Amino acid sequence: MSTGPLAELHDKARAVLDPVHYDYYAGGVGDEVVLGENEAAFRRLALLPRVLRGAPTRDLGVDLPGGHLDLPVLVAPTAFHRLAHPEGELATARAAAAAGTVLVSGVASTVAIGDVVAAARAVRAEASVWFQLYPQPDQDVTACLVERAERAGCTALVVTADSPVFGRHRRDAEHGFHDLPAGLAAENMRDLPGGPPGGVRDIGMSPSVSWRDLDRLRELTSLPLWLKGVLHPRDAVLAVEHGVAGVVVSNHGGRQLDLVPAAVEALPAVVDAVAGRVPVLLDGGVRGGGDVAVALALGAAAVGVGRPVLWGLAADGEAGVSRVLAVLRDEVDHVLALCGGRDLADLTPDLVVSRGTGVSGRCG
Ligand SMILES: Cc1cc2nc3c(=O)[nH]c(=O)nc-3n(C[C@H](O)[C@H](O)[C@H](O)COP(=O)(O)O)c2cc1C
Ligand SMILES: CC(C)CC(=O)C(=O)O
Repeated sequence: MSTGPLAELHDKARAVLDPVHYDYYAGGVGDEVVLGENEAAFRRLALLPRVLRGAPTRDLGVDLPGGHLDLPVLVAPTAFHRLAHPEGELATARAAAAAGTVLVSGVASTVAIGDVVAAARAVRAEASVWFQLYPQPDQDVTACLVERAERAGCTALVVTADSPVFGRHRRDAEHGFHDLPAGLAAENMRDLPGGPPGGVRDIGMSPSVSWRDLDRLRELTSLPLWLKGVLHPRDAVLAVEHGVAGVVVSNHGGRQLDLVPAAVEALPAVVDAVAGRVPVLLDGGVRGGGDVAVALALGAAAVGVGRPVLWGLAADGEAGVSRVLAVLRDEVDHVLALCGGRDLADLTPDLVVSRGTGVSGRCG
């Protein structure tokens, strides 16, 4: 991040967070090439605005399987919000609900999913919260997590597929950060089959996770299933064939394989492969309304933001997350106006060009 209100929140978060926890949030895998590329790739793209076709106000709403968004930005699942702020995921849930967007609440939440959904619904009765999970090596545990999400009132499940094993984060290794501080835990993992009674099971990753696990999840629940962490277009096609409600193009914020393309660079091929059959979301490196507009023009239905929300939360709790979402909303609206857009459908692929390579004649 460079300057502007989101950069200020990032600076404040860095100042208030324990440096070990700051590095856990900020860091990426390996040499952090992908971490940097997610943001840098947006800087390599430019928008070719259309003129003389705008409207006095703009509609930023998006309907997705599992909920309506008042702005094309949702909160991506990130772990352990109580490292950032004592209210943790409760504060994030309230801010997302107030902004009219979806919180994707992770299995690695430091507040149990039932309490997260209740906090969102106390702010806005129709608020949608989605539940993110990793298929667990023990199928009974996965089934129990799905049941908890359903009972809590979640309106979609997000299955993260990019983590057959956990990425190696050097910053965490250097700090020796392996465990949450006393008093904090992944509350959704409490009291599960095979775990200690009243205690918390570790979140498992399974290198043998397969499409069969996705099928099992579809059999377990009628909630819409999103598949998160798709980069290869062939996997996007398989996901559609296996009945997902949507696909999330994501490299986990540069935290898994440090060899993959930036998320926005992987997006167009996935959008082509999916060919409109299900919506495609993107997360990774979105740091302003311009990035949101570029991703939407390239075919994303909406985007997720991870770290900016954590910075807002650390800097100022619920108000900080609200500020992040308000800034993004205002910036998307402003960029859309400058592109002569009335609604998000006016952000079309012909508006995106590469910087520094000239502009070829296209009349799409
Ligand atoms: C600290 C941290 C924790 C994360 N935890 C999860 C998680 O538990 N499950 C998951 O699917 N993705 C997780 N992610 C990835 C995010 O969902 C998302 O893909 C990524 O943060 C997007 O990139 P951005 O931070 O540049 O916006 C995490 C990311 C961060 C930074
Ligand atoms: C608990 C972890 C699996 C959270 C995660 O996905 C991450 O830190 O990137």
